[in-house]
Amino acid sequence: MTRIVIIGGGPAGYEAALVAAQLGAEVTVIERDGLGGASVLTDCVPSKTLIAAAGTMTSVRDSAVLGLRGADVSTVALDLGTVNRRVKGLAMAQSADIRERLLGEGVRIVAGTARLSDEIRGLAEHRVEVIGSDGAAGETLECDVVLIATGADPRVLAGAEPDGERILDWRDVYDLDEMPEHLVVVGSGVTGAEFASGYLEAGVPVTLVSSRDQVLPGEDSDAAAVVEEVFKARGGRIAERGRAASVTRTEKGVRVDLTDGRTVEGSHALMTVGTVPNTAGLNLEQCGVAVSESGHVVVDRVSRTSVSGIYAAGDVTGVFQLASVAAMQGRIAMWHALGEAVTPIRLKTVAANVFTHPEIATVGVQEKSLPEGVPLDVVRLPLATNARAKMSDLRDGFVKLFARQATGVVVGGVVVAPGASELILPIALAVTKGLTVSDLAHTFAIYPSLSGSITEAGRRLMGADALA
Ligand SMILES: Cc1cc2nc3c(=O)[nH]c(=O)nc-3n(C[C@H](O)[C@H](O)[C@H](O)COP(=O)(O)OP(=O)(O)OC[C@H]3O[C@@H](n4cnc5c(N)ncnc54)[C@H](O)[C@@H]3O)c2cc1C
Ligand SMILES: NC(=O)c1ccc[n+]([C@@H]2O[C@H](COP(=O)([O-])OP(=O)(O)OC[C@H]3O[C@@H](n4cnc5c(N)ncnc54)[C@H](O)[C@@H]3O)[C@@H](O)[C@H]2O)c1
Repeated sequence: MTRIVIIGGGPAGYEAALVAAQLGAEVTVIERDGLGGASVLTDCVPSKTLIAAAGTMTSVRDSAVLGLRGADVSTVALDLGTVNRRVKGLAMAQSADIRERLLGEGVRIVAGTARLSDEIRGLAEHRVEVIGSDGAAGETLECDVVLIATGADPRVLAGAEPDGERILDWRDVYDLDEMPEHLVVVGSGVTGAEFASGYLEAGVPVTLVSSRDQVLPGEDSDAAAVVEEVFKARGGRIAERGRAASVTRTEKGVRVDLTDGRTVEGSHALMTVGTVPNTAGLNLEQCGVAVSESGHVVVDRVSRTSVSGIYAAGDVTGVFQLASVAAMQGRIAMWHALGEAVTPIRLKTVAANVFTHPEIATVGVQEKSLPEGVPLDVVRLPLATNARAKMSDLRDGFVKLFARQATGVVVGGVVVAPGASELILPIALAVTKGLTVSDLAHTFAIYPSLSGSITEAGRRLMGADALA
């Protein structure tokens, strides 16, 4: 029986464990903090739960235009204590579900911090040591395959170290007793944009310190522009092209000093300036596991590292930091290690979503990464032209579709809308399966529905389908 040790119990680790157990391997997961990993306990699940509450509050507040009346519709507010308890409760419950599922599949779970301890390089067998929470060395496991799935932690900016009270990282916010009076969010990547949008929706005045010309520099520019406009229209402020040099406590709150001499004051600062891969203490160098300049473990498309029998998956590899990608990398590693037929990961088919208001969902080819001169047809349909959107008073957003000029094959898309995370699936399916604009155009969409804009976008591009 193949003996597999998985270091880290986040989406990369636990999904890999499920596949390996299903294939009959002897599986041990070593986890430091709790099953589900940062994804379930502190990052993805908690932030989306907070955003769900804030978004509902905004929907209620905005509903007067639909004809809703009631004394307090425009003044409803969030009870932070209830929200925080719900966030933590859901995270713990999901973590318990994952634990249960793994135990049910016969996976052994060991609490502790793991490190590789191969004494000689190049052997077919590997060794993993467990350190208990008291720092004492525990058991050493011998195995045929190791999966490194240790994730990433918040990057700390020197001079702006979180103190858990006023200077926060995104894992601290669920311990606040009161809503910030004025939140300064430093960093306008996906994490910063989501929290800035979420807190603004929750009624908190927010200033977003954005070091770039536009927030969400990695996203479609039209999409980022819509999110920025909506944020400003709701009263959010953006310190454009502002790079934080330091964050300090003041009598009333915090002061963020920018590198160009400007300052931004607020009651709290939320640091969202990126992540660092969790590789410290793993003994990677000693075991010959190659890491990149950024500190990520180098892997190929079937999650192999530079050492035979040692695989890596998830945020520690820096390949698209998404729970869905982490999980797929983990599964692929196990299929490969256990001799199953395996398709290397196809990053061009990854769907991603930014949970701002409105949401931005993307899949496949994007305008920003398109090499010059590639013959693609593009259509962009504003949400405001969609009948269902008009009924719900949704004005901000669009559907964008990219298709190959010669064949009409759909190669990418962007949806900007409330619930874009649900609407992107037909485009993701088209990109994954090589469907054409004509396939989309001939698909029945419900009338009226937001997804009708996707089939309509297909019809607009049908002229490009020369082979139809
Ligand atoms: C605020 C925020 C929101 C996000 N929202 C989304 C989202 O909506 N959708 C999405 O797809 N992605 C989202 N992400 C990204 C997603 O959370 C990550 O891509 C995902 O957590 C990666 O999974 P992982 O298994 O690689 O690592 P993790 O989830 O970080 O799990 C790694 C685990 O390994 C453990 N560990 C580390 N070192 C050791 C060791 N030496 N020994 C034992 N255990 C160890 C850690 O304790 C941790 O539990 C978000 C990220 C952030 C920061
Ligand atoms: N919905 C989701 O799927 C989701 C949500 C959150 C995060 N994530 C993923 O997690 C990863 C990390 O995202 P992130 O947003 O935390 O990090 P990031 O690295 O993507 O963005 C950090 C931003 O902070 C800026 N920055 C750095 N130093 C700064 C300074 N001193 N002052 C001002 N700005 C500064 C950077 O220019 C960058 O734009 C990403 O891959 C992201 O896709 C995904």
